[in-house]
Amino acid sequence: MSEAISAEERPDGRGLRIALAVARYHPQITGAMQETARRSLIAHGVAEEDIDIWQAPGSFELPLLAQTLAASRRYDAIICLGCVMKGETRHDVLVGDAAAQGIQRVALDSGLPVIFGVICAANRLQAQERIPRAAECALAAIELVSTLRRVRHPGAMHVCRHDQQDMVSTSERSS
Ligand SMILES: Nc1c(NC[C@H](O)[C@H](O)[C@H](O)CO)[nH]c(=O)[nH]c1=O
Ligand SMILES: CC(=O)[C@@H](O)COP(=O)(O)O
Repeated sequence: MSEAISAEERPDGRGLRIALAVARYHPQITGAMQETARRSLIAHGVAEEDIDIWQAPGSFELPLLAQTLAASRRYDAIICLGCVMKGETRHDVLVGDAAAQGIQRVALDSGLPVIFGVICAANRLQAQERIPRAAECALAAIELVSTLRRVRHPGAMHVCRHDQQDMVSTSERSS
């Protein structure tokens, strides 16, 4: 049974700038994932104009796209979306492993939340069933931005571009 989330615990995406890096391969699946992630971000407070969508040919190219997006310093988090499906050879294994390891590397090298939203499915049905995972990726991005900020700035309240009040630190508030 899932527990109720209080207002304070609800992921708050206000003020965040998010990049979606989307692989075009299996476009019906990844297009639906893109829309699922976008709607989830907006439902959690991210402004529509603060979500940028960038496309890569396939999941293999996602790490380079993510690395370039991270280096641009324009985003608080990057969500990588793709769909790797079993073909006739083991190409899918190589593509999926390269995407997973490359995306992890970009996250560790950049210190930014870079979310792994690449479905690795045996067939189309399995992939379709996993499209809602893109919403989990959106929440993972918002949560990790918040957690990393609290670790990096333990004394501060929220750091938020748009809400000036939220930018006031605890020490400023008490003085
Ligand atoms: N088979 C899948 C691919 N393959 C394409 C590669 O990602 C890459 O674009 C190509 O090898 C050129 O470098 N990509 C997926 O996203 N999903 C697949 O199932
Ligand atoms: C080129 C590809 O990514 C894809 O066609 C691989 O599928 P297969 O394993 O059937 O060659």
